Amino acid sequence: MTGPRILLIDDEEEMRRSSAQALELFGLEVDTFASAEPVLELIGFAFDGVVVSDIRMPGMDGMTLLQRIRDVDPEVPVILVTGHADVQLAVSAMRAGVYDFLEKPFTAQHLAGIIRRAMDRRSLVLENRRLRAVAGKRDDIEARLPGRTQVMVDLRYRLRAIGATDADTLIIGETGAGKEVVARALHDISARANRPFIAINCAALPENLIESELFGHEAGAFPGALRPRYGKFEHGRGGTILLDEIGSMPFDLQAKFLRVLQERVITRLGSNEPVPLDVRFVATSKVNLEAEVAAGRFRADLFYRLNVATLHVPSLAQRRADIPLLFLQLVREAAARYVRNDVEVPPELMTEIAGRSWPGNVRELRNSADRLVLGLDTSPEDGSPETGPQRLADKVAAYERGLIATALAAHGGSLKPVYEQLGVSRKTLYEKMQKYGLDKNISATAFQDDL
Ligand SMILES: Nc1ncnc2c1ncn2[C@@H]1O[C@H](COP(=O)(O)OP(=O)(O)OP(=O)(O)O)[C@@H](O)[C@H]1O
Repeated sequence: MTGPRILLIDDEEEMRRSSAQALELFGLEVDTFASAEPVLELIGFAFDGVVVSDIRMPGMDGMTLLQRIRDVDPEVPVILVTGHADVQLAVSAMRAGVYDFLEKPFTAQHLAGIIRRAMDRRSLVLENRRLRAVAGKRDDIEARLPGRTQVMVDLRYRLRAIGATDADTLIIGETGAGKEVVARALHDISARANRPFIAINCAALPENLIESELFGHEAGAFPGALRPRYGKFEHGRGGTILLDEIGSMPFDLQAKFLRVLQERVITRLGSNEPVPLDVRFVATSKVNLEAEVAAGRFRADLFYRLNVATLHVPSLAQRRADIPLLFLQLVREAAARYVRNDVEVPPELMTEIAGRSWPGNVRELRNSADRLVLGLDTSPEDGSPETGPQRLADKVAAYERGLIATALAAHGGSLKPVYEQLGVSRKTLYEKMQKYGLDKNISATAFQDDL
């Protein structure tokens, strides 16, 4: 993050030069601009500074600039300057949330005083946001990512360190290890905590719609685009965007996404006008992206750009000592969810759980905890058929899982025919796959015990 900045905009060169010089005499360093447009690109939720702008300018005027800045972050102080005593304008500016409104002529000392107060105020806002985000979240991280093994201690340490920055982050880990949990924790401890968190599953976006889903479009950008629409990137303004399974992003799109990462602007489909984008990107991958790069499926430049702040989420195999405690916690959570308070974990079961291999990681462990609480066999999904008495809901769930697994296997990894065949929405299918720990590439033999 950069230090405090003063951005001064005036279309008259002489005014810019003399104001900047005068403010420097008061110890204030100023960046000057002849128009408002480039300033917008510098404004973000983490912007640490103040904007001073003339009102009347060709191109974007000061009032529009004020509104555009307030769309990004209403707490960036904007000071407007006018050469014409105009009460109506002053009232509109106050209503629009201007920090202060100055009429020429004024002394540099007067302006410097206002700027200093505005800078103090901005620092306070940023500090408050940071404290609010961190306070109460420290213990929360341990609760969300429990574990006493060194790999988990390291993960929490790095998570907090990266959470205090605004760096784009890559999260690597096996399926079900908790990458999304880590991404949410990162958002919640960051200065962006009270802004949106948008999760996008790159593997789930239909290829023909992916660009308009992410970038949005103008009316008429393609047949059926009747109205302009924000894309998911713009919906995340000020917040965090999680790109789940970045390795599945189509190759062509990777180049466009790299440009977004580097230039922090997006261009909606059907438009030529780039729009500034203030978000933090977090990407996850369960595959080794270096191997994907070597195989020519993932762009090397995008990989290097992403691989700066990296978090490795350990698999359960890398932290076996955490399994018993984690299992007990998941059983407690499941008991609360299913409103059961009579659940016990027999010691023999605990020994068995601790010794078993968990290729599906925490997700699989959590499914076993759920099954225990529901009175079902705790074997992994591909284990022995269920025995003993079952509640109707459990039988229905097992049947539903079987139907989805069959349909998935029949369509070899492509989801559209699956949700169409089952008559559910894409979202519902995803939720159910998640719930039952099913992968779209399930093989026909992996689930035969379920039916
Ligand atoms: N440390 C943890 N404590 C409790 N639950 C966890 C933990 N880590 C993950 N989970 C649970 O395990 C499941 C899988 O987690 P998550 O979706 O974050 O994994 P993932 O690594 O993103 O998986 P995938 O790569 O398959 O999308 C979720 O239900 C999540 O709530």
